[in-house]
Amino acid sequence: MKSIALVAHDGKKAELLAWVQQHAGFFKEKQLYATGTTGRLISEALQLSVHCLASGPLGGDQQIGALIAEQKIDWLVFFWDPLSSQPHDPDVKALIRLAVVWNIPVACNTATADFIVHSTLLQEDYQRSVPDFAAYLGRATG
Ligand SMILES: O=C(CO)COP(=O)(O)O
Repeated sequence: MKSIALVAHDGKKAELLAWVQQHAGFFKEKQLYATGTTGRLISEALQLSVHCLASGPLGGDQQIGALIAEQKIDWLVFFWDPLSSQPHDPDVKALIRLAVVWNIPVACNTATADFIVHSTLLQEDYQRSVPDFAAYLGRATG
C-alpha cells in the first residue's frame, strides 16, 4: 500500500484532514496523490508531500482514474459527500467505477479508512517479521 490517492468533496474536507492528521505517521512514508484543493489543504495543514492534480470539477477525478488504470494507485480514499450534488457527478462515478474495475480498495468514510490503515500496518509488520521467523525455523529444524 505505497501509493494512495486522497479526494474529498467540500463538505467532507475537514473530516479527511482530521483523519489524515490522526494517521500522520502512516502517511509520511507513502506516495500521496490528490485532487487539487484536497491536496493543497493536506500539504499546507499537515506538511506532507502530495502530488496535486487538477481540482475535481476541472478534471482531477479523471486524472486519478487514469492513474488507477495505469496501476499507479494502490488505494483510493474518497470522502464523497452524500448530502450534496456535484456538477461533475459523472466524473465522480467514473472514478469509483475504475477503482472497482482495477480492484483497488476504496474507502469512502473514516470507518473503512481506519480498517484499511490497521490492516496495512498489520500486513507490513507481518512482512517484516516473516523473514526472521523463516530464519528461526531454518535454524530450529537444522
Ligand atoms: O471534487 C472533488 C472530487 O470529486 C475534489 O476536488 P478538489 O479536491 O479539487 O476539491
